[in-house]
Amino acid sequence: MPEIINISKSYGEHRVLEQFSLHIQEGETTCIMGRSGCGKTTLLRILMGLETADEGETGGLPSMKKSAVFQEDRLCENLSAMANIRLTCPERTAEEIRNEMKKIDLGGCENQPAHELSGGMRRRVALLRALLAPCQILFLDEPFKGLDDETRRKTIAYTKEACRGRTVLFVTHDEKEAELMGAAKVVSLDEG
Ligand SMILES: Nc1ncnc2c1ncn2[C@@H]1O[C@H](COP(=O)(O)OP(=O)(O)OP(=O)(O)O)[C@@H](O)[C@H]1O
Repeated sequence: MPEIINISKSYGEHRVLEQFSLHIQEGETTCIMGRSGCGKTTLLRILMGLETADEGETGGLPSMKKSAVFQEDRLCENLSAMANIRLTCPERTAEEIRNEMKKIDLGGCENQPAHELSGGMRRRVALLRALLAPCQILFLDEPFKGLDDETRRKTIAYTKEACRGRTVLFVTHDEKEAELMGAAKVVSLDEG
């Protein structure tokens, strides 16, 4: 059972996380909310093993297979949308991936290089790449950022379904998104 116990992190004199603890429910979506700069991304980076906490424990997490959407899309610019997604799930056929792409209005852009995609398309390619990757825990850092209302609604519905029964940590500023994702638990990082 992944458990975060008394994590603290400072950058110089700036204390970003102070004795933060969280029990992550397996098979459920946990939503982490909080004002800009309160340490949400820092927390995810520690849990992903990309940053070291000054104090505390991340029991169970180091050995779990992880997949993530970062705040940045992190696409390979010269690879097509399809090839970017296949990087994390080479065992899936092109047809399977094409079908998933269509569900979030990415049909028709399979062969376009990432650098030719719009911001919203890039976001959805990055999201799909993370959702289709085999993993034991999924980290979603503001995955719906920059999508228009209708695309966001559709993408949230798709993501919710894709996350069903999986262990997910989802960061957002938006209470409505937390609700639409059906998060089992919503944690405010501001309040500790
Ligand atoms: N590598 C770093 N060096 C110094 N300070 C950092 C570093 N990374 C983050 N910080 C600081 O830590 C604080 C928390 O940043 P973080 O990105 O975790 O916030 P956040 O809650 O994810 O914000 P947002 O919602 O705007 O993405 C900020 O004040 C930021 O400037």
